[in-house]
Amino acid sequence: MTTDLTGTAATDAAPAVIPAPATPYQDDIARYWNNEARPVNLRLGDVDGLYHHHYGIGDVDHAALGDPAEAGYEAKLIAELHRLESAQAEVLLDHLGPVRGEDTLVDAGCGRGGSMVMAHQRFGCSVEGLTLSSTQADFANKRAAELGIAERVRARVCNMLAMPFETGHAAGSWNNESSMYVDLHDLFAEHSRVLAVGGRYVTITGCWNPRYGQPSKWVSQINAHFECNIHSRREYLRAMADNRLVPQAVIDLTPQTLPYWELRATSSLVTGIEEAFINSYKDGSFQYVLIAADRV
Ligand SMILES: C[S@@+](CC[C@H](N)C(=O)[O-])C[C@H]1O[C@@H](n2cnc3c(N)ncnc32)[C@H](O)[C@@H]1O
Ligand SMILES: CC(C)=CCC/C(C)=C/COP(=O)(O)OP(=O)(O)O
Ligand SMILES: [Mg+2]
Repeated sequence: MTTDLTGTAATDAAPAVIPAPATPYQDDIARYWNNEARPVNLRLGDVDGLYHHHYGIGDVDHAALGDPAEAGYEAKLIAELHRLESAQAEVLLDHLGPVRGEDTLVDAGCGRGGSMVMAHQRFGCSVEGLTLSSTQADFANKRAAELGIAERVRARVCNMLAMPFETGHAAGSWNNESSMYVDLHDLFAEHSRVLAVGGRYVTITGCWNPRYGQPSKWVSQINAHFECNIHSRREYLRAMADNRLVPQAVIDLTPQTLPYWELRATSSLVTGIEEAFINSYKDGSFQYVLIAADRV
């Protein structure tokens, strides 16, 4: 599938039901993502039909990129950025532990659904995605229908602080760059409720570093850019501990995400936020972190 740059994709899947947002803030966030159509996201997704709204990790393959002066370099650059974003989702999935075909996983804040498709393709399981944006849910469901996996991969318009699942229903759940829109105690209480005892929760997130002191000006700039509220690393660990989520792995991915940002800053698809990410990662005020936790 390819998209035009408005992000519009006519859907033959059932339209997502649209409940009222829980707060005026959620209304703003729904509107933000309904209107989002940045080329940096759509052009990368068009590479192979996996549409992400998260960032990349891993070393840049300079041999694959070739010479910037050569014809076709920009297409190679887009493919490389996309490869690094998919590599990020693979690392998140690596930390879910064993998942069976009969299991259900929950993608809280699923965006256009790229990670959901990857999870289903890897484990053969069902994946339920939640987003505040009806445009994103429709997009993800259309993509799942095109792939013939709509019975196992479904996105819904729903607040992840009130998930439409029975207690203990999910074998695993995650937030991929979507936890900075909610209160962490509310979020982890809800993950803890829907996860089976022994289930696994994983997040990849940007968080401010308590060692820096307070959120830096770069962190404030990222918050303003995305209308989000980045939490500290300490807040994540405390809210997990308070909600029966026991960390099994806490991995600082900052050194692994910097090459993505430095490459992205050279592309024609820059959005203007690259400097804030690069400077805050370099001055130590901001970290890109994976936390995998057991529901006990
Ligand atoms: C940066 S995008 C990440 C999308 C996706 N996880 C990915 O990796 O491509 C943030 C997502 O969080 C969702 N979100 C924010 N607050 C939410 C809430 N309270 N309930 C459900 N989804 C929410 C937005 O709708 C959006 O889909
Ligand atoms: C790590 C942090 C703080 C993330 C904030 C959440 C966010 C907006 C992620 C990327 O979305 P995107 O892929 O739509 O953004 P962009 O257009 O910049 O690629
Ligand atoms: Mg992006």
